Amino acid sequence: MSDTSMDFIESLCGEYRRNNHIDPEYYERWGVKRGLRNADGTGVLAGVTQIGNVLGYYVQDGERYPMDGQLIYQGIDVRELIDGFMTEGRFGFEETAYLLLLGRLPTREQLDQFRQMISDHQALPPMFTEDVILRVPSPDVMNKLSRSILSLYSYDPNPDDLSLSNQLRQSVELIARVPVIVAHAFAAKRHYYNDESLYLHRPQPGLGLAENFLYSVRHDNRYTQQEARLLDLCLVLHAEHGGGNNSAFSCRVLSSSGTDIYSAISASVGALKGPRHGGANKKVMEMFGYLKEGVNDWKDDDEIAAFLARILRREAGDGSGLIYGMGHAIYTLSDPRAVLLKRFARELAETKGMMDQFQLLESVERLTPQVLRSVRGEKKVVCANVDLYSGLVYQMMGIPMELYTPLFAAARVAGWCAHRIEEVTSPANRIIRPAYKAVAPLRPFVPLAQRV
Ligand SMILES: CC(=O)SCCNC(=O)CCNC(=O)[C@H](O)C(C)(C)COP(=O)(O)OP(=O)(O)OC[C@H]1O[C@@H](n2cnc3c(N)ncnc32)[C@H](O)[C@@H]1OP(=O)(O)O
Ligand SMILES: O=C([O-])CC(=O)C(=O)O
Repeated sequence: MSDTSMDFIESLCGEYRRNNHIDPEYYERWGVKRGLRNADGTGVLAGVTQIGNVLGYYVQDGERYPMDGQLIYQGIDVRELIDGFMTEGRFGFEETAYLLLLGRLPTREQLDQFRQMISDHQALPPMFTEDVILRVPSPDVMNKLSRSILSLYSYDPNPDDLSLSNQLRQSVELIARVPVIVAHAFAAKRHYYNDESLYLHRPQPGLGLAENFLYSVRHDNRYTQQEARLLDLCLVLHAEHGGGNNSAFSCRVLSSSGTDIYSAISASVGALKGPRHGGANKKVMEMFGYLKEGVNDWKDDDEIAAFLARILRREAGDGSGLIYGMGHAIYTLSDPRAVLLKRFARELAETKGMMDQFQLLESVERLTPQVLRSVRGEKKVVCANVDLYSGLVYQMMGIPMELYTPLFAAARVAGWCAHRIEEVTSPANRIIRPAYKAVAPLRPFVPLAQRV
């Protein structure tokens, strides 16, 4: 845009601010449930689901009490699910996707068939990479992913059919293809924005989703079984989080209008990209970079706490005032995913000689609640969320930062598809349409010649 146009835009900002201020007092006056939260911080009840359940507190005599977090997929505690497939020496992501979509653990035969079906559908449609990914590359893999999912509509012979079988077919294709789109979008980003060589690997038949992902993003296709199993666990941990999280709810909002699956899932990707949602995993590592530079003695709690206080005062970090990876809408004492990821991070750090980094991040977890209390007067119990340790785990596995949030999407697409199908097939389905209190006073139209 030209300088003149930008000057005009700057002047329009003043115009906008003069005409569009909404008094924060209105929210109280009209009883607005900001962020769709009730006065006690619980979420406004917006639906019924059997796909996922997130427990972070209990209510007794109308009071909310903190508790250790629990994450349930279709009635099964995610920790039990993980223990189950690990004890039996299997990869777990495909099994988890089956559970989320179909509502029951698969039999051996069903699992074999489901895995085969995912493997058979990983290849992208002919010329898709050339026409959709390489022709208009993006510096941001999440942005490219969202646009690519929307483009899949054009390659689907039956995109608008809302029948169950068609949507299951579309869901399986999406779960299979998202990791491949991510790998190719990342290759394009490296090539066009970082001046690196372009390599595009085709998914290999017979490999599971986690293995294929590592195979595709590494230029030499090499990975260890230990890495693939750890990535598979991370995918399972990120696959679902109830109907109310921002990206699943976006999916449900769009789906309630009767729109196609590609529109709904691409919107979810857009929501997940946000730094207050899944985008926080990348932001944590950026913040960690500032912290490592800004703190001289990584063992000095006072120095670390002072730096965290500067982040909250917007004097350090990205200026948002947020300590990424900390806090959650539901969890209070602990996020079960963060507990597991922390364990993986510690184990990897020990083997890679990176305990100093692990301990610095652990100090962020330990010190943030007291810093939030002293700087903001925040009384809510705050714990580490899933995004605090995932980036460090990925970094120690040699996975580049640009892929952290896309990996989250590659896992969560299973949960989104399950919510999409539940929303569309539910007999109680109704278009989601909350209210906004309009506060602009009515005024007459002024003819152009009379305006000042
Ligand atoms: C996959 C996921 O989406 S997990 C979440 C990933 N996001 C992050 O890590 C970003 C940092 N954390 C946050 O922004 C928040 O804790 C969220 C978005 C996760 C939850 O938000 P909410 O449910 O609104 O949090 P909550 O009700 O506990 O917030 C209370 C207050 O504490 C503040 N707060 C909560 N966590 C943080 C934090 N990590 N850093 C700074 N302030 C925080 C909130 O901004 C809010 O302040 P306000 O009352 O002045 O608006
Ligand atoms: O539940 C939420 O609000 C956010 C979250 O942790 C997730 O979606 O994984």
